[in-house]
Amino acid sequence: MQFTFYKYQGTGNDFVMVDNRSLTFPKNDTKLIEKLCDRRFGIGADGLILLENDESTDFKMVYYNSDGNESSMCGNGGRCLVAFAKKLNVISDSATFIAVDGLHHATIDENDIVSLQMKDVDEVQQHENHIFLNTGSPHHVELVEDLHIFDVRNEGSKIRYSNLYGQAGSNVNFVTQTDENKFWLRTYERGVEDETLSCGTGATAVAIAMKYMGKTNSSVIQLRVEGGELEVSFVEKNGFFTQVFLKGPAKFVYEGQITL
Ligand SMILES: N[C@@H](CCC[C@H](N)C(=O)O)C(=O)O
Repeated sequence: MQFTFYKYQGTGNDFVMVDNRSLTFPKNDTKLIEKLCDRRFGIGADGLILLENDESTDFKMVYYNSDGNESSMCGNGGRCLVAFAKKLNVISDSATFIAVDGLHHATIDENDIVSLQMKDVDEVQQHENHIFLNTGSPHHVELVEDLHIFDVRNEGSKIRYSNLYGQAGSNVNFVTQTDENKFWLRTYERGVEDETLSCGTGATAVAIAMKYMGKTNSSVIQLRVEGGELEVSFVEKNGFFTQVFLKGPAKFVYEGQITL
């Protein structure tokens, strides 16, 4: 069996994409997906995404972490999937698609900048030293002062596996404010079990958490991640966040064949 795969990256969060409109990809083969994402024995990626047909939207997104397990929403993956759908001529410059967390709207411009509407956030849990919220995926957000030398992998792993989050775990974001509406974040991703160069739902979580904490008055937040720059905007009313958009580049890297 042979499949064409397409490699994409969004601010350095990288994905193997497969057009599965024919429903022929072995989607329950966790070991295969893990191997395809392996950076030494496979193609190498933070996750694998299937584009499938959907009855009421332009397409369906099926997302797997690099450990081979299907997971919750991936913001950068969603942005890359919009660019992939454009390459396949499934869409032109706007899209609606269904993902595990519901309906998404997106636009893509001629420079491959994708603006993706994320789910509304109606609950932000503020604790003594951190914030927890779900932006499609669960996110722990913590301010730190020494982000440039911070051991994201070890400290993130400790929090991800701590009693705070039980079996399900959480993604973990460490943040430093660099200006009134600018933040720098580094993310430990559940399911990759390492720091990634960017996390879209994480950037969204940080922007919302910083507004919720009163660290910024802006509703358009610039986020520096290890792989580039993202922008998150929203409308906030009494701690409820609607019209949440994640914006940034989504780039095709290369394509190839998988032979099984
Ligand atoms: N990289 C993603 C997040 C992917 C999901 C996450 N690893 C989880 O399992 O919660 C993003 O860009 O949002």
